[in-house]
Amino acid sequence: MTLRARLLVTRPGFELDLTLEVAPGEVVALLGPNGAGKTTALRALAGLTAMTGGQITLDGLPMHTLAAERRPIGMVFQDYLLFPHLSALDNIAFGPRCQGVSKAEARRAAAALLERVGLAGHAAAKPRRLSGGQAQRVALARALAVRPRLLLMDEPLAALDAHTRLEIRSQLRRHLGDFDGATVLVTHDPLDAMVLADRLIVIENGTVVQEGTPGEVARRPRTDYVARLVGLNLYRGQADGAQVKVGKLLFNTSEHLTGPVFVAFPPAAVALYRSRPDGSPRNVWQAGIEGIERHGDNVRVHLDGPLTAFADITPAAVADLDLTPGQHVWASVKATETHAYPA
Ligand SMILES: Nc1ncnc2c1ncn2[C@@H]1O[C@H](COP(=O)(O)OP(=O)(O)OP(=O)(O)O)[C@@H](O)[C@H]1O
Repeated sequence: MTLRARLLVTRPGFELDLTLEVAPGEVVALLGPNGAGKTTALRALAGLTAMTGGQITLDGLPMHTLAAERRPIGMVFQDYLLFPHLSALDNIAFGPRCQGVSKAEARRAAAALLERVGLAGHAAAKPRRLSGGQAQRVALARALAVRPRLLLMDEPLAALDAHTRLEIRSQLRRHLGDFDGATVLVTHDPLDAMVLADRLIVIENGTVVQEGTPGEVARRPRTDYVARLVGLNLYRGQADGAQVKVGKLLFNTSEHLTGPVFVAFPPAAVALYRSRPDGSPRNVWQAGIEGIERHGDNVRVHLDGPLTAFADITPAAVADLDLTPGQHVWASVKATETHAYPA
């Protein structure tokens, strides 16, 4: 089932214009900052938000002309929206029943789905008796019960604590692998997107700013938002061979390019010194320390000056260098860790 859509939604102060194509069995994640339009896009696909233009086809057949309840979709919401008065089994059987499937058959299918998500023993449980992870799995089973051709998921793991999330994420990945329809999921979380999706579509201000496999997007971010998401320092510059001019600085990079490029390097590749370092082919600049914060086992130093950059260094290095906000330091990054690609 190939999904092809152009989603147009206009609101005062906001415009969504998104072109989307999802192949059978493919999982596409819509990623973007708050207010980018991810949920609006998902709701437009579901028929819950009216479009001001565009079209949606599933295997060539128009879907945007159908009312929400007639669209061949399954939906998993962030807070699951399970019916509180129905058992897990009846929550799952509800959709097929609405499609006219007999009660016995709907319950048989629901039981098989419960088994598939590892909850065969919880058929009679009401949603309030289920843990977050169990409720998430019931919500997924309910979405799949209507045999959807398109599965839509809005922040499907956001309500879970970190530990459960880890477990449910890998289970969800397996279930999505078994699903032969198209899947579109919305997430804030880069890890969810990287693990679950075959392809990422990054939206900012209602339009696509970057698209590609998780690896492509992570290696070559094209906006500040994506760079922060994947933890890279990112700049625009002008390349002339292995050298790239970024503002007033000249960077030596591993690549040979000409014209407008992006330059990226990880915070962990940035070393800090109290006095100007010399030696090996390094890019060196003087920076001010804007802030210092814990970052996992390391310390993230926010640098300003000619470049805004992050440097990840060890707590020992912070102590050795006696770093404090407001100070000036020398920052350096090796040419071999500085990557350029066409902008
Ligand atoms: N029901 C609504 N009525 C009017 N404006 C809305 C409505 N829902 C969202 N908006 C606005 O539309 C824009 C897109 O919102 P949307 O919820 O789609 O973004 P999002 O990317 O899903 O953000 P978040 O990650 O915060 O959920 C925002 O400017 C938002 O304020």
